[in-house]
Amino acid sequence: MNDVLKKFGEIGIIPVVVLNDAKDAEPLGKALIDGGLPCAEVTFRTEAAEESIRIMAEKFPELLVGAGTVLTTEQVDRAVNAGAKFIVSPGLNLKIVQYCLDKDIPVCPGVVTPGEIEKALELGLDVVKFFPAEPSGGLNMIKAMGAAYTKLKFMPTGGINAVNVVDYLKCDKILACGGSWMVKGDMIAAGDFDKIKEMCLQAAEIVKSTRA
Ligand SMILES: O=C(O)C(=O)C[C@H](O)[C@H](O)COP(=O)(O)O
Repeated sequence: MNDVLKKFGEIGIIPVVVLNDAKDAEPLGKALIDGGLPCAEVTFRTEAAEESIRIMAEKFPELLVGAGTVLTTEQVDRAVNAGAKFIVSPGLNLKIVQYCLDKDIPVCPGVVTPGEIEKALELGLDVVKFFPAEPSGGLNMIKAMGAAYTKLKFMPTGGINAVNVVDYLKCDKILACGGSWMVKGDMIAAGDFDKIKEMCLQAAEIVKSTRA
């Protein structure tokens, strides 16, 4: 497994962040580090994503910063040029995955079906996102579907929270979980980075308790 993806496994919970204003990137990066979740999947849902990645990557070398919601190879280039260390996509876009693999960029595309998983395996991936996790059957679906693919690890994202994350993290099919509950838009909008740090600390504790 790629080193960046191994790091996902160590961190355990990957904060999925939506930033409307790049001015929030620095305080958010600090809150994530101080909160013990030194990682950010900055989604390309907003115009501020690229600049936010640049700021976080420059200010915090210890923060694992990547791009989420990547839908085009042009966004892959923009993200990586800004300092993104990984690419996450909601779906299995073969063009994006191959583009990343050709350039040795760690990539984690979303899947929900065995057919998509087998395409991902054919491309040589050993980790996939399972998105949207809860509406697609959650942990039961991962256990049932994942049984057939013994070496594949999943990063479920979508509908995961501080309660249901516990069972996900206990399952050996799960490398890490993605989620936004500790970096909610309203907390960012209010500039409440102390709250974000506190929520991250709680999440990091959950990771520790499930790995003990
Ligand atoms: O757009 C993408 O590529 C995404 O990754 C979507 C996010 O993963 C989910 O929206 C996070 O899910 P929540 O934790 O339920 O907020």
